[in-house]
Amino acid sequence: MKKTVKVVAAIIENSDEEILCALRAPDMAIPNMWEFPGGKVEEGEDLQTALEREIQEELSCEIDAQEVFNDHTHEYENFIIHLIALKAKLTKGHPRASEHSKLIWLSRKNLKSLMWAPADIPAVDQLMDEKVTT
Ligand SMILES: Nc1nc2c([nH]c(=O)n2[C@H]2C[C@H](O)[C@@H](COP(=O)(O)OP(=O)(O)OP(=O)(O)O)O2)c(=O)[nH]1
Repeated sequence: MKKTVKVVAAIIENSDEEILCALRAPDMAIPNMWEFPGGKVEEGEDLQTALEREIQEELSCEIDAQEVFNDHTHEYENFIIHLIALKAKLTKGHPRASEHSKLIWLSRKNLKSLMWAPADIPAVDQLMDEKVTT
């Protein structure tokens, strides 16, 4: 039976209404695909605490994790991911990549120009629908 992993991911928006997008490195699982930064929820951890910990570890900055924005389960070839995307606000420092190959800020309308990890597509679609620019 495939293992299910519970993963939290941060949707961080800057003052220009751009969203932080992170490119997974070639040596990571699901390599060379874009994602919302985050990681696995540990046993007994609440979603917000897990996300704040992961962002501190991966991006060396602090966030305030907020409400759940999108909750989606996706089946990969080798495992099942329960991906929970939470809105988050930067509270201290600026994101710096240590594990990712690249970080970029992108406006909602341009999000689809990236090659997203398949599990992230519903969250990307919901973000693009959230604010329709004229
Ligand atoms: N963080 C994150 N992981 C995602 C997203 N979409 C997606 O399919 N994944 C997959 C990639 C990985 O297989 C898994 C999360 O693993 P991870 O490597 O980011 O988490 P972690 O830091 O806790 O992992 P580890 O080093 O402890 O193994 O979920 C996403 O938007 N964010």
